[in-house]
Amino acid sequence: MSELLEVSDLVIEYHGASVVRAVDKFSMTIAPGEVLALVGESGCGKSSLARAVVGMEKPRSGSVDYRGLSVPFLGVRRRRSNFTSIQMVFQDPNSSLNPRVRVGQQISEGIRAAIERGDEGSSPEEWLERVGLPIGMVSRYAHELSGGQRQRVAIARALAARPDLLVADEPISALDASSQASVANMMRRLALDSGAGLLFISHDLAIVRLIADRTVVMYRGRIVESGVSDLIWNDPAHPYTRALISAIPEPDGKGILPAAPAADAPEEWRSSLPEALNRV
Ligand SMILES: Nc1ncnc2c1ncn2[C@@H]1O[C@H](COP(=O)(O)OP(=O)(O)OP(=O)(O)O)[C@@H](O)[C@H]1O
Repeated sequence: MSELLEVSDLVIEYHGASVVRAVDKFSMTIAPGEVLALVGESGCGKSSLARAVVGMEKPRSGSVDYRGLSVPFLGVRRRRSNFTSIQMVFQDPNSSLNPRVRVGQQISEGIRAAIERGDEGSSPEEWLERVGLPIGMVSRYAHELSGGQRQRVAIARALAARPDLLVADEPISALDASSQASVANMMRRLALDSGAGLLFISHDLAIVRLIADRTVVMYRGRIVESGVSDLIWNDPAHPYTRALISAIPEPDGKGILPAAPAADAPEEWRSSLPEALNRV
């Protein structure tokens, strides 16, 4: 199968008082119809990589190819209108929704982008139904919705554009725990219904395991482990992956408490992981 997305030896640096290398010689591929998860703790470089994939971040070196062509650096504004076959869902839905435009119109923007690329078109109401929202929400504004409803609208808007590749950066972190798995599943189903590839970024291996075909584990800008999601979950090869898994909160009857990090994890992972993983 030819690749939809190919990231090769990607390096992203931020130059301020000091140089931060956020992504360090990172390579991965996504095929059409594949769900790839990228997991890792806060600050490991996931968002920097996602932004580079959609043309919002300029690589220092390496390449990001989409359907065999280099993804141009478009910055934040131009990306939205020029490159609609790759869509992005952000952790904070407010960064992709316009507070002054009704929900229906915002989803229509996505539908228009799809029509411009030859799609036969759909209605905002259909998309609201697909993401589990009442169709009456077409006439609402974003501030009249809950955070979870806003994120569903952002997902509807992105999917209405019928992307070939959907990049979702922590799309379920802002949702309440009870709806995280169902929204993640919905994203998988809707992306695959359209034949799209999905890059699903999360720090939650338990949910990733449910929806991703393959999982890439990232630590300090690099890949420490990658493979079939179930294998990574059941038989993690790298101590960092084991630390991530053992730090997943477990119900203990009294509430949700973090489990102890893996015994063989280096001290820096053991101290930083529970805090990072409990950000939700
Ligand atoms: N604009 C920027 N300028 C300077 N440093 C940055 C910038 N954006 C990110 N960084 C740094 O790059 C590193 C990777 O950040 P990035 O946001 O990609 O990580 P992340 O894994 O997505 O984290 P989170 O899960 O908290 O969003 C961090 O050390 C961060 O502080």
